[in-house]
Amino acid sequence: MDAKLIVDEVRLTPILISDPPLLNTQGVHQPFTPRLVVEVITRGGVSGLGETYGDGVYLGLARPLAGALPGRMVTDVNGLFALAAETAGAPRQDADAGVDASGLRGVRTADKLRLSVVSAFETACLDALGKTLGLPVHALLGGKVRDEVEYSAYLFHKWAGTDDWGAALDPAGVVAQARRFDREYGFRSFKLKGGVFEPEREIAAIRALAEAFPGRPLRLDPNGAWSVETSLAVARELKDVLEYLEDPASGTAAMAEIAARTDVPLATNMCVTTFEEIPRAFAENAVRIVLCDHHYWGGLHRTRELAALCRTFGVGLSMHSNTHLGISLAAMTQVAATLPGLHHACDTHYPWQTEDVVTTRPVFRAGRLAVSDAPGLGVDLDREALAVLHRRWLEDDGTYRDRDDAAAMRAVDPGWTPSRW
Ligand SMILES: O=C([O-])C(=O)C[C@H](O)[C@@H](O)C(=O)[O-]
Ligand SMILES: [Mg+2]
Repeated sequence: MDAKLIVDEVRLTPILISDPPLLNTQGVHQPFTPRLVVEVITRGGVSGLGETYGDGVYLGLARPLAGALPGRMVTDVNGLFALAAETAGAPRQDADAGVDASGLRGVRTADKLRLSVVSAFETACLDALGKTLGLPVHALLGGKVRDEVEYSAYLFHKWAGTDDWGAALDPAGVVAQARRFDREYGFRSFKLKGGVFEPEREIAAIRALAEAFPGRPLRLDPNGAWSVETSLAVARELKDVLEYLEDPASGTAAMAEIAARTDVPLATNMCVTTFEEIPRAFAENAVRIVLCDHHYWGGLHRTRELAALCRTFGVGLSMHSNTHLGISLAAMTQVAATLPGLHHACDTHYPWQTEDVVTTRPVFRAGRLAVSDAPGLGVDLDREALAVLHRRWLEDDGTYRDRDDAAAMRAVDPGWTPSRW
């Protein structure tokens, strides 16, 4: 084995990145959200990059893993899972306590938290390996089957904030937002984050989008905020214009019941977020499309394993995106390029993120990103930007180090509780 491929050092840099006041059923995005940048440096002096969720629970798992990695090969990505399990120690007591703090990413298990951390280490190892060999990450995953990956506009109801998007609190505001996404990024399909206002108002927003963009794929995602009957009523109203409904209700049983009573396809990044949830959800035909978040599925190889299962069971696959930077976007794009059965544009939050730690922001053309053939992920770290965002994390008094959309909402409206319809 080539000594150049041995891990010499791992650097973890927690950061806070700015985020606009985007609304969802759990509250509002905090002005700053935590991310974690992982750098794996080899004895050959090559640095590989990874990125994942940066809340305290992830940092607590990343630190011992970072300590155990030096001396191992960057090629040994399969070994990361056992190493992470060994170094994690006993699961935190709240690890299996239902949903995550932001309440939007499905079950919260000790395994899933660990996999979210492993994913960043896997990406960093693959980036370092690719840079050392002069190969793009997609080549390490078996090679790309497309040269571009299509993404979807991610529309949110939002407050005005300090960004230049302004407020979007009604159908006209949503359409104006979509027009800008169309103009500046060329996205063909549009996903609206729902579960914020009563369903009639969100139905009106989708209708307004259908009128403004006839024939374009439209998706609505209330993050499980509706009952089965409400979900069915929305599906009836919008069946002629929806590409899919995403997580209309919470849990596999409710999703299966809705799926049995409507022809509108159901997608999820909440009721199937772990391999353990697949057998029941697929057996009950609860979902037609799984939106894979490569972080919590455990990385790029595991994304391909999920893709194989979806293919086997005739379930569609696309990708989920949560507030993240250019490292994760590059990782998503590299793995998405290798998935033959990717028939839906992937989600991306990225246009909402104005700060980054990569030197060159990726540019969407006609809603697509070109798949980089440069060695590794094809992104370089902007160390100055990283230092600035890390300083913000160091100076934070703890208010923003864990994402909590409900707390951010209650800071403005102390009596607020999530609505359910
Ligand atoms: O598709 C989804 O459910 C998401 O993207 C979850 C996110 O957390 C989103 O709702 C958000 O950031 O508000
Ligand atoms: Mg969703």
